[in-house]
Amino acid sequence: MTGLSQDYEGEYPIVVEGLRNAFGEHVIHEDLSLRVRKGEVLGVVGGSGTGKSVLMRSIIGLQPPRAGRIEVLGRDMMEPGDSEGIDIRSRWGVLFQGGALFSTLTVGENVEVPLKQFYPELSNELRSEIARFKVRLSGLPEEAAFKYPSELSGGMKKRAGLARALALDPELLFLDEPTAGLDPIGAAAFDSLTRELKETLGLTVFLITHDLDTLYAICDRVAVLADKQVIAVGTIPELLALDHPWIQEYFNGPRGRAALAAKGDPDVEEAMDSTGKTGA
Ligand SMILES: Nc1ncnc2c1ncn2[C@@H]1O[C@H](COP(=O)(O)OP(=O)(O)OP(=O)(O)O)[C@@H](O)[C@H]1O
Repeated sequence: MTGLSQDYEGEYPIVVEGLRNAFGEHVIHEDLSLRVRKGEVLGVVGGSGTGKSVLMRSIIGLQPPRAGRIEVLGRDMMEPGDSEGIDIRSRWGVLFQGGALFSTLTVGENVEVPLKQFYPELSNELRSEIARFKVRLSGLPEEAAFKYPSELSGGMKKRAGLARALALDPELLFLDEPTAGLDPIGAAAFDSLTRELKETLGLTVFLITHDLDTLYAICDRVAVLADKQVIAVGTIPELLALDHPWIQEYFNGPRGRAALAAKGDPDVEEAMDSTGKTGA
């Protein structure tokens, strides 16, 4: 039932070139380019309001850009849909900030929404069985499928949102600040779950975060948004070698150093030392 037969074979399932986004006179992105590699967890960071969520919304077609090119899984997103192929929207899952669950539906019914939309031919029984499986896959007990979002803790809501994002066995997973508002233990558990799902399901993950621990724990590369563009993409040691003030302040500041100390990555420590900054 998934896009398995159409799995993307190219190197970059997400390609953005020359993107321009603006609201009225307020320009958010100008000539922004980014390539996401197949199978990676790409962390997307940047100051508040730099346009991380707008970028994600443009990639998934919710925010049509003023200019530029966006290609997802080999499909030009600026072109009208091809009714014969599998609907491109069924090949990604999205966890929006705050979970965006329907409050009047149970968790299981929330997970069933995309199944109903894209696979209306499924029987009620099979659909509900798939939903319960996705709930368990997201680390929730199966009984959570019968609860309403208001009955769940913040961490459980995130997992419920994740279950819905995984409903259609996506190739791409978009996560917008998944650990925001979680306590450190809950955040670390969510990070491990994301990494585990990525490895076992072969997902490519576009992950917006402010959480330095998440970057160290699960991201293969990090893209930095500043000055209306992606100013750098690379591993954390590669980013540390750059002289951009925001990058240095972010990774080499006290919080960046604390996150590194918790992770204890010798490659990053060496890169930090070679910058000669104490960050204190
Ligand atoms: N629909 C909209 N209409 C007008 N302005 C918008 C709209 N959506 C976003 N913006 C503006 O675009 C800018 C970027 O917003 P966005 O939510 O992408 O930032 P962000 O980098 O994700 O920030 P944060 O880290 O705080 O979540 C902000 O100035 C925001 O006010």
